[in-house]
Amino acid sequence: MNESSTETATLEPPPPTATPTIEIHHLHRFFGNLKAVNDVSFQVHAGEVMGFIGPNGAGKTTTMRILATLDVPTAGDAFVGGYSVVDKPDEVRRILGFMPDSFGKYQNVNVLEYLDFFARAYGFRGAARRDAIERVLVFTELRKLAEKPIDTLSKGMSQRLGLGRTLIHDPQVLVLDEPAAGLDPRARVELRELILLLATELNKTVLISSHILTELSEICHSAAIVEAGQILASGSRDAIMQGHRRTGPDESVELEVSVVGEVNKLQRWLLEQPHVGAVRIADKNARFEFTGNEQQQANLLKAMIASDIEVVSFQGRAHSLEDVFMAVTKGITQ
Ligand SMILES: Nc1ncnc2c1ncn2[C@@H]1O[C@H](COP(=O)(O)OP(=O)(O)OP(=O)(O)O)[C@@H](O)[C@H]1O
Repeated sequence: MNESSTETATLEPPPPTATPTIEIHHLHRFFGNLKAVNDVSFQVHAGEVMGFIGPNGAGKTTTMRILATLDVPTAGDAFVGGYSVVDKPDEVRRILGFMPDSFGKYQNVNVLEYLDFFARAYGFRGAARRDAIERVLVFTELRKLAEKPIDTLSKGMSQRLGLGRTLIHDPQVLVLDEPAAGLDPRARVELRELILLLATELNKTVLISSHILTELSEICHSAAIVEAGQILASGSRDAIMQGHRRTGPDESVELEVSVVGEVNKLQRWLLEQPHVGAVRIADKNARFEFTGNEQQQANLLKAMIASDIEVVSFQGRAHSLEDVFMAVTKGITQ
């Protein structure tokens, strides 16, 4: 493992590898009548951070626990590094690190002792154990806190320690359940940098869940959107956006226009124009859905100026992962 760097890792998707490191095949997990995971399939490749995004109760933790061999599917299977979680759980555990959404805050244990405990549990002895702990302390930048009792750590440092514990056996695959939950903005950015480094510099495969989209939209190369146990969309960010966007002559974009002076005049004018959907006004600008091609957008701008509307800016706003999430999920809970 390398030392953490201050360079910002990129969100360029990694070159595709032949075999995905995580392959989930028609996974089902029922609790009585409740279909917590209901035919979930997706893949994640080495060097990729995939966001597993869905509202509370969507089935993210249940899917992740099965990947981590802490639970077994009702039907279907999942493969980690080619090993079935059902048939080869020991092999899966060797190459996978699972960070649960909450973990024990033991008393009278400092950071070093905590990591040492997990290094021993993974079977590291002597110099190999010291090296494993040192690698994690350097990567997570927790060295200066080595002597600090873990129940006195801030939330951000505590999450770093949780990530460090997950990294102690240097797993190829990381499954992180809501690691950014409750972090302040700085701690979130720092955690994001660490996770991106793991994927882009160290070629690890990362599956990371959240029900808060903004936590993940800046970190993931790809995403699987889940609701009520079912995948609603999955793939690279671009593929998800593309799949959601209408194509061809009737492509729909959100346009934002800022003006000098009366924004209500712009609103009234827009409502009379073809191709314009619901108009929302804020301060000096209007946002609206426009269904038409680029030429029709250009015509709209020309007509706007010809109508004495003093335009300061006129721009299209790309659909974000958040827009897709809101569009494909229905707010279903079980
Ligand atoms: N052991 C269990 N027995 C019964 N029901 C369960 C069990 N584990 C999970 N569930 C139910 O399965 C559904 C999916 O839960 P899961 O924890 O996987 O969702 P999640 O997407 O991780 O949501 P959250 O963000 O709230 O943790 C929920 O309705 C939950 O109550």
